[in-house]
Amino acid sequence: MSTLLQVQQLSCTAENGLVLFGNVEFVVNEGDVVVVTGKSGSGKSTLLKSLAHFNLYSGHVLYRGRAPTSYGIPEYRTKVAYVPQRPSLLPGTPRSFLRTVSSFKARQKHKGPIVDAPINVAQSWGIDPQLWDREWSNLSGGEVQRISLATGLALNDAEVLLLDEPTSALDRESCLLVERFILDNLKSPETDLKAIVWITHSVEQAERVGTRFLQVSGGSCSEDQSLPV
Ligand SMILES: Nc1ncnc2c1ncn2[C@@H]1O[C@H](COP(=O)(O)OP(=O)(O)OP(=O)(O)O)[C@@H](O)[C@H]1O
Repeated sequence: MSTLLQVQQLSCTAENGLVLFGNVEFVVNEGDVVVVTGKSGSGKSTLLKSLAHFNLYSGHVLYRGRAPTSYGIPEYRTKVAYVPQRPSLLPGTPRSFLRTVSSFKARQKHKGPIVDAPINVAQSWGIDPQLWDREWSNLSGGEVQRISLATGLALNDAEVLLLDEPTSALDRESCLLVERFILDNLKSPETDLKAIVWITHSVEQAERVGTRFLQVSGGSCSEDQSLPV
């Protein structure tokens, strides 16, 4: 079982000087679904953004034993991909976003331009293909979530997906459908996906998807053998 991410002495301070978490240490191994829980505002998104190298932090995040900068940050972010909680802040339409992402040089090194894969994945989750031409700001929260997630999954570049409350706006039926798809992708030898770090506020979801459990609380992040109650 190979280690994909090593997090060493990771610390992050908010703009007001509050230490969100300090000296966080954990590893993410192949096959893991690491569920991250904790109260609102405890620093879960900040932790994931640090893993994706979007935040200033101190300490080290190593991917396959090397620092993100050694890959080049765009390349690193195709391999350790963050799917944000609120992508609706993006300008334009999902289709224009897809075109932009598909043209990134870091992607093209690995595979050709994406064609219909994300649109097909999202359609299997009930997203009409016409919605890809609507402005992000005019889509519902659940539509935005499914489109963003379908893009992250169907690009099929990432070995580690960092999912920030990926189903929080979905009804139960859609949520279960999406969860099943993600877990099937993780197990499939035909995808590059090898591990997931997954923030959720749902205890039921954490139980369904998690293989390991991290809790962010009071400035630290600890691993529990089972789901914290
Ligand atoms: N860009 C920023 N500038 C200043 N403060 C920020 C910024 N981003 C986050 N914070 C603050 O850092 C703290 C942690 O935020 P974060 O989004 O990581 O929490 P969270 O645990 O993911 O919360 P939630 O469960 O509500 O999504 C919060 O108090 C938040 O207001």
